[in-house]
Amino acid sequence: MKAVVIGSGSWGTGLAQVLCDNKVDVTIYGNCESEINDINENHRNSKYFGGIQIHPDLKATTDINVVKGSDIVVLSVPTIAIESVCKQIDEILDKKTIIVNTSKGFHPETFERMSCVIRENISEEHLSSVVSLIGPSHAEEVVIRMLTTICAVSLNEEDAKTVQETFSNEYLRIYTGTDEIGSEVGVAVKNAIALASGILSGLGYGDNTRAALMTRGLMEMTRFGVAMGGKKETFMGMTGIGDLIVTCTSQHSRNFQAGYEIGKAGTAKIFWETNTKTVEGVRTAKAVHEKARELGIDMPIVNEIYAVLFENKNARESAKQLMTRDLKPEMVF
Ligand SMILES: NC(=O)C1=CN([C@@H]2O[C@H](COP(=O)(O)OP(=O)(O)OC[C@H]3O[C@@H](n4cnc5c(N)ncnc54)[C@H](OP(=O)(O)O)[C@@H]3O)[C@@H](O)[C@H]2O)C=CC1
Ligand SMILES: O=C(CO)COP(=O)(O)O
Repeated sequence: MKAVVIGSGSWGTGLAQVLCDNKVDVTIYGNCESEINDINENHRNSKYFGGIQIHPDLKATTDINVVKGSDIVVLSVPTIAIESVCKQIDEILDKKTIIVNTSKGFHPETFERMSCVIRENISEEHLSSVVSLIGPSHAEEVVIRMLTTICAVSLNEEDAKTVQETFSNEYLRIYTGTDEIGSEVGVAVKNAIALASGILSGLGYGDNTRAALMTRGLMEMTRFGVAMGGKKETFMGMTGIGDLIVTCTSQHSRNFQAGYEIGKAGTAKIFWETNTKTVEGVRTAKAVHEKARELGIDMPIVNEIYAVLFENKNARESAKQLMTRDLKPEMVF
């Protein structure tokens, strides 16, 4: 089994180390020479994990030709880069390959899900199938081998099982699933809700507020995902409530951290001027806001996140708006 992980960032490194621990022949491809040297020579990825030592056998390269002959290619780049990376590797792949998607979000312009973008950009003769390996998993914890569970979701059950068996070990347990729509929508939308969780914390609100946000956020995720064709029960699993919990409550979440800074500042102005991190919830909020409006789906939380991010709305005003809009009976979905 030959595997290549595209992306030498936090998740790419964390997942490549899992494969290395599992004795799979794995190489990381990255476009940043200093990061690649850091992995090969110092057995660290200091930019993302500080002084943490990674597996000494983990190797990395800046040569994209490494994907030739791969059985599995794992895409661990931000959603904005998925289309171009697929086009790039499709030129080099030489057999049917399982493409593992780990990105959470939608295409920046077409708003398509990641599996669809990959299928459109990898030719049939190079694609066995797309498997999304997604769920509640901060790279910072996987890299130090903390117990974690995620899901291998695919329309191709055999490939999902291959991914399950290849990645599972004593600290990473992989489930399989077939609801590609529900799962990919869940892990994308939770990032926008995590931004809101950070905003509310930054504004000084507490545990009651977060519980309210997560509960009502889950309703919005589910309502949106079901309208897109996903199954309601998927949102009760790892790629729904599971990922929502970890991202809304963790100090590691970049979406939460970005939201926190916005809440503290009161608006998103400083965030737009200074952010350099991968904060997928920002583009997702825009995509979901626009799609929900087109389909007539009620998404009050996402709409307020959109207003704070893209219309410079004051964050405290947004929270007030959510609390004082027309009273309703509690709706499950
Ligand atoms: N971090 C985590 O805990 C988890 C992340 N994810 C998801 O994984 C995806 C990747 O995020 P994550 O690893 O966290 O992000 P990071 O910002 O940590 O790393 C992204 C990496 O991708 C590289 N990259 C960007 N564009 C390209 C390209 N065209 N070719 C090659 N490399 C490229 C970046 O390089 P450069 O810096 O040079 O641009 C960087 O090394 C996101 O969608 C995220 O939601 C999912 C689960 C957990
Ligand atoms: O998806 C993640 C955890 O499951 C990572 O979340 P952040 O992108 O907010 O860091």
